[in-house]
Amino acid sequence: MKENNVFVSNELVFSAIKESFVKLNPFSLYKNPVLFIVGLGAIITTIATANDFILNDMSSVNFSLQISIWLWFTVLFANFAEALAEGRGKAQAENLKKTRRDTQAKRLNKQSNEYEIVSASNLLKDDRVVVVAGEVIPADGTVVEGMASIDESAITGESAPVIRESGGDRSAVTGGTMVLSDRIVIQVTAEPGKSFLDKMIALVEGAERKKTPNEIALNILLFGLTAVFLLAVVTLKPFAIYQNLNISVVVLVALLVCLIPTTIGGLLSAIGIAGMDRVLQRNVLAMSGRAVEAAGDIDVLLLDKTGTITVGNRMASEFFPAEGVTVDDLGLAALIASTFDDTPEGRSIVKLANELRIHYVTAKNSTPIPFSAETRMSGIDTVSESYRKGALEAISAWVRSLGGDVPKSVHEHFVKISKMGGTPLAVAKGSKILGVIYLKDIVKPGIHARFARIRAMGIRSIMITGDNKLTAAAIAQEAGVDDFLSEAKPEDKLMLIKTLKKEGRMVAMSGDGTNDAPALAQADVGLSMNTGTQAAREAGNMIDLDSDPTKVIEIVEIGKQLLITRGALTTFSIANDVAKYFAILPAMFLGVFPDFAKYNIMHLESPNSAILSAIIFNALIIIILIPLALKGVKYRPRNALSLLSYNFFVFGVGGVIIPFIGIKIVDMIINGLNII
Ligand SMILES: Nc1ncnc2c1ncn2[C@@H]1O[C@H](COP(=O)(O)OP(=O)(O)OP(=O)(O)O)[C@@H](O)[C@H]1O
Ligand SMILES: [K+]
Ligand SMILES: [Mg+2]
Repeated sequence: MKENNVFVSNELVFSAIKESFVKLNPFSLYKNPVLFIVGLGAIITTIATANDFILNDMSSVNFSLQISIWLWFTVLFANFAEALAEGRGKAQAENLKKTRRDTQAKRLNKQSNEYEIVSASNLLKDDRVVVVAGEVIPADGTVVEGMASIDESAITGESAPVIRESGGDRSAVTGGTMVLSDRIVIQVTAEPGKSFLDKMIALVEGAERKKTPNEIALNILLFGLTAVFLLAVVTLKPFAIYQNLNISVVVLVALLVCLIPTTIGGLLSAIGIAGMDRVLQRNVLAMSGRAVEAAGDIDVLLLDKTGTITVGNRMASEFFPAEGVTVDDLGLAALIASTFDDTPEGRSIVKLANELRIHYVTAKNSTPIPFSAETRMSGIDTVSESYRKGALEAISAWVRSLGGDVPKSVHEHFVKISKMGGTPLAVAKGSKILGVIYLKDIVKPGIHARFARIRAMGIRSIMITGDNKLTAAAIAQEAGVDDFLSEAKPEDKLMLIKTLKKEGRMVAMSGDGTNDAPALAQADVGLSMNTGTQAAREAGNMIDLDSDPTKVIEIVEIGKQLLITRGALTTFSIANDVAKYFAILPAMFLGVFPDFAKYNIMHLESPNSAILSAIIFNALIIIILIPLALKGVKYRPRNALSLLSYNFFVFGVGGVIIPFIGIKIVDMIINGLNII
């Protein structure tokens, strides 16, 4: 799903043309009040044409016919814009559907631990399956055993293999992707028919697209304008009769269509769809247009530290024993404490101990104490002793509760490791702290520049981490975030978002862990990493298939661009309509009030050619603006007010001037061709 340089292919244009006719269906048209009115106008003028024909009024037939043709074109052009915007998503959905073929699955029997071959479509939630190298993963799930490299290109378009492993924040796998090496056991997390791939297909197809609150508000405005003009035009008829002026129904319809905001009415949904598509081209799945819009208004960005700002495989790299303790004693305690720790951190401790030739045979009857973000520690209770490792604060509290204390040397190691940006894990055997494990992690390259860019967009970045204050400060400084929150438990992340939202801020959050899920769900824009846990992927309203947390930058730009484009084209459309009004009204009344000639500043040939020119211009402007609606108005980081006044000037003033020039040109052409 990589960026495609060919903006639209011939094939896409062809199917969009076909689709424009399908969309003439009244059940599809009524959703767009402006277009619906134009459609009705097209029908009325078509009937009028037939009527003129029956009455054998040939000069009227010519005019009515041309007006009705151009009204049909107006609706078709708007349908075409929408169909073109939808086209790319549909093409992508077709490709994804090819991925969704039925595969075989090796379902584990829970008792015997043997597997039987079943069809993937028969897998239920919580079933466990074995997948080995060369096989396609049959369903969405969480890796519960083992580690493997996986080819996710079927979904992400990215050919570099990714690692998925049990225990940590990289445990989620997607049905349809392929295992390249090793063997993993997966617990199925999706009911049949509700897989990630199914959801993705529905999303890119646009089947689940709902109007966003902004779109609804704008639609109400457009509907209101349409109603007002409808009233104005209808009341023109009695006025004309009173003035002894014969204004035909065709002219009234034409005047109405010129006045109502057809340009934005025709392009509105294309703008929204194109915005979502642009997000998709960046390999981000947006669950709703609302999320994309919200991104345009973001003013605070929250990010998880580990795996988001840092590379994220926090690896044990050294043991720092307390005074009077040997490295081997500390290493052994750390190893015992990690016996059942299935997190990447835990496994890296076992590896480090083994490298130092420290070994341990698991004692019988021991109780594992799994890691939790709440307790910030993990360990084991053997028959004779309790072992714990974790954040120093948590371990300190634990040993104190048993009558122990924190040695000075441990505190010194803690400070030293933290200041390097590492995560210090204290290790306790009973009430005694034996030392500290250095978990090393590095800041992702290039991230500093990304945060500078985020700041230039007027967005404040806050890093949130379960780690201690010193480590957080060191990483925050190196990465260049504006602020940080340390020692954060899942509910602290959630609280921070709630507080910020109460202050009226729009909050984006990117994260990957199960402990990020509540916050991801609460944020206005919750960007989940595709590599993250299943819980995180379900919680957010966007998923980054590339798992790049700073992708928020691009998403915000696209969101802003969407809002700007919609605003600019609305301004343009309304300015246009005002101008058209002044362009054709003098010509219309020329026949009755010769005085109006002095208002006919464009010197349009005749009332009929003035009206037809305005209708032709009104239809063509939709086609002309399609590329702008699809590509979006260019966004450059600058302050909101200057951006607003700039766009108002360009699209407002431009919108007033262009119809005068455009209608004059069309008028010259149709008179040159002598078709009226
Ligand atoms: N396997 C583990 N066993 C014991 N303690 C751990 C383990 N992993 C992490 N910790 C401790 O728990 C703290 C919180 O870890 P956690 O991974 O939940 O942080 P977080 O909230 O996800 O934020 P971040 O991922 O940015 O650090 C860590 O700083 C560390 O001190
Ligand atoms: K119009
Ligand atoms: Mg984490």
